[in-house]
Amino acid sequence: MTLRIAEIFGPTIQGEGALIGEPTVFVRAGGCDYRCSWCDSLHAVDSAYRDTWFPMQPAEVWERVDELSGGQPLTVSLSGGNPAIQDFGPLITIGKAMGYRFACETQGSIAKPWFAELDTLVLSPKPPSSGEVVDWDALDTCLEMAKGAGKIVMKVVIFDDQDYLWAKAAQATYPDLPFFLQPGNPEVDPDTPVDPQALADRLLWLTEKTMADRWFAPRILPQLHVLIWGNKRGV
Ligand SMILES: C[S@@+](CC[C@H](N)C(=O)[O-])C[C@H]1O[C@@H](n2cnc3c(N)ncnc32)[C@H](O)[C@@H]1O
Ligand SMILES: Nc1nc2[nH]cc(C(=O)O)c2c(=O)[nH]1
Ligand code: SF4
Ligand SMILES: [Mg+2]
Repeated sequence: MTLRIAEIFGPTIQGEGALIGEPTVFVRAGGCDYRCSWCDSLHAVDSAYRDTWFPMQPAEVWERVDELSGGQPLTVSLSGGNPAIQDFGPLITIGKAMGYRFACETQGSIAKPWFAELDTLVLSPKPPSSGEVVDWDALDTCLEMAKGAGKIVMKVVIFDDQDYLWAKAAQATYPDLPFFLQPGNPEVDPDTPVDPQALADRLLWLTEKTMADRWFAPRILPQLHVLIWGNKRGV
């Protein structure tokens, strides 16, 4: 069964959330059922880029991951687009047999049985600033299907006060999930340099707001890869 792949890159470090700093190879799926206003990966979402996505067999994807990792088992990060549109089960089976670990980032709109085979499932439901509306029943189905996964975490991007309140309510609904906040990056054009001070200001705003509120449930993290490489693709 053929996968639609936008890019495979690494080794790099996971720049976000629970596995921040961890060496990883990314497999980015092409295609998404959402269209977030601030998506930083439009090249894997917008159908205008469709002719840059490769049809690949799981064994071919694996060959590339193996090449990039030099055959050394590490964590493979499935992202996108929404990887949950496709069947990554066979790829996970191949990789796990070789001692690799698997993480997946998805918005929680589509559930797949292979979630149960993951070491880490990152559910990243979208706050109001995205322009998308979360189907919480679908997210609950993701949680159900992921029973058996090593761990499940939630990560919410925050752009404004409304997103913050929304995230707080989401965390209260899922109090048992490790919960991560990351400030939104408003500049997502790969050819425009990011302003490090502007990113730091957003992190400062979010951190001070959360601490002043005495909300101690979340961990607050920047996008480490953006601090290092800006909006460059393939890192
Ligand atoms: C590009 S998405 C791909 C996976 C999946 N579609 C999702 O949204 O979870 C990976 C992560 O990047 C986050 N993200 C996307 N655009 C962003 C931006 N402009 N600033 C901060 N985080 C962003 C998403 O919320 C998600 O957590
Ligand atoms: N280094 C690095 N870390 C990431 N964490 C989430 C990413 C994504 O675009 O899904 C990403 C990415 O594209 N690069
Ligand atoms: S769900 Fe993820 S990949 Fe899809 S548009 Fe939103 S941020 Fe981008
Ligand atoms: Mg990204």
